[in-house]
Order: sequence, then C-alpha cells, then structure tokens
Amino acid sequence: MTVLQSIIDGVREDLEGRRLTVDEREIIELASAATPALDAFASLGGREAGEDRDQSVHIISEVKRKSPSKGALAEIPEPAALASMYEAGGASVISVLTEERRFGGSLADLDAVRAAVSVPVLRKDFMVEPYQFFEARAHGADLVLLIVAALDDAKLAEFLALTHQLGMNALVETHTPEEIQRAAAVGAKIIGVNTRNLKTLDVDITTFGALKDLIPSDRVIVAESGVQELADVQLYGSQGADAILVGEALVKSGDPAATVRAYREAATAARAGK
Ligand SMILES: O=C(O)c1ccccc1NCC(=O)[C@H](O)[C@H](O)COP(=O)(O)O
Repeated sequence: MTVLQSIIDGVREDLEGRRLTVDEREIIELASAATPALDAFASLGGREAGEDRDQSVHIISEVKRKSPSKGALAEIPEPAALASMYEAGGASVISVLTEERRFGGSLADLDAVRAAVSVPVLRKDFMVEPYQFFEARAHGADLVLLIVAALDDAKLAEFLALTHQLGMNALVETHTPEEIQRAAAVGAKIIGVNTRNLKTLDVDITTFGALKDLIPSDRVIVAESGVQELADVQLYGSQGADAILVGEALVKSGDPAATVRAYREAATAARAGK
C-alpha cells in the first residue's frame, strides 16, 4: 500500500467519528454570505487571463508539527502565535495541517489560526469526502487542498465545484505532467507542483522547474515542499513560482517572521532577475 493510500484510509476512519458535528445547511448559509475565494485567489497573485501578474512571490507558511517523511519537526504549543508571526513577516496565506495521525494536526489548530490572522487560511488535509469541505468552511478555511493523485476526474471536478460553491478556493496539487493536464482541464485556478514524491517521500526541488511550464500561464503557480534555505526559494522564484509553500524550514526557524520576510524578498528578487 502507498503512503498516500494509508494516510487516506486513516482520514476516512477518523471522519466517521466526527461526521455529525456540523450542520451542512448552516454552512451553505454561511458560505453564501462570504466571498473569501476571490480574496484568497487575488492574494496569491492570481489574475484573470490577460491582466498583468503580481510580480511578488507569495509565501504560504505552514503550521506543521510532524510528517511521515521526517517524524517530529517542532513543538508548536500555540499555533495561533506561530501563525501571527508568519503574518507579521508577510505570509500571504497560512496553511494548517489538520490531518491527525501522521501530521499531528487538528481542526482545533485551524480554529486557533483562523481566529488569530486576517490573511487567508488553507486547510491542508487529504480531502476525500464532501463532508470535509463543509467542515473546512465551518472552521473558517478560505482554501482547501485537492491532491490530484488521490482523486479520479469525476471526484476532482465534483470537489472543485463544491469548494467554489462553499465560497472557498482550492490549491490543486500535482506531481506529474498528466496530473497537471488533469488539474488544468478541470479548471483549477491555483495549481501546485509538489516536489515531494508521494510514493518514496523523497524531495527533488528540480521537479518544479521541469514541470512548471506545463501549467497554463493564467493560473496561479505554486511551488510546494523542499525549501531548506534561501537558495531554494530563489530557485523557485527564478523559475516563475507565484507562491511557495514552506513548512519544515519555517517551523524549525528561530525567527519565523524574519524568515518569511527573507524568503519573500529573496524569491521576488530572483523572479525579477535581480
Ligand atoms: O511532508 C511529508 O512528509 C508528506 C508526506 C506525505 C504526504 C504529504 C506530505 N507533506 C505535505 C506537504 O505538502 C508539505 O507539508 C508542504 O508542502 C511543506 O513541505 P516542507 O516545506 O518540505 O515541509
């Protein structure tokens, strides 16, 4: 069994226990009154086709306690405090892992972060059932993650439509040319290339440069994973990332605000060729 499949099996089991805690009709009402999706899209530099792109490279800063590839990464007693530091450093989006078994995250972490920051918040989880999207909205997420490798075309289309219906946007994550083609075909506005291979868990940051040009230029392009140092964000920036998702390097940083700021400035300068 692949790592991805074993994570998804755990997610489904955990979901059974909390399925009845959110009234879906209430969430539909809540979502109809909100317009966070456009804000979240714009804050990542997204533009309608034909308009100029925002030239700055945005940092999506992740609250990540542990991971299947690295085990424990950092004690995070107050995710809200960490998220506030990210925001102070200029993070455009805060990503919060809510998967419990392998990443040590929770919906409580999402609640705490949501209450602490005003920038958009991404619920980072393995989305396999419609209920999770209602749940994400109920807990204040502006964005959710859709992993193309975990979904067939029908589910991808259904979940993207549901995401938009609930007033959210989706970071649609890919690893291969075929997955990028599927993400683009379904109308994903924000497409990420995750440089972590989900079968081996190895990271190869050159994957982003190899695949990035396959993403249509009117989509927001996100480089995900593998940042360890400034040179890595400079590489992603120079290769045209609109946004970069960073987890481990930020939770291990002694000064998360300064690190986010440095990453943002370095990636933006690299993108501009400075
Ligand atoms: O991080 C893992 O080990 C992992 C394993 C299996 C599936 C997903 C995994 N990570 C999720 C992510 O996409 C990362 O948390 C995110 O891109 C940040 O990565 P990093 O900066 O390398 O911590």
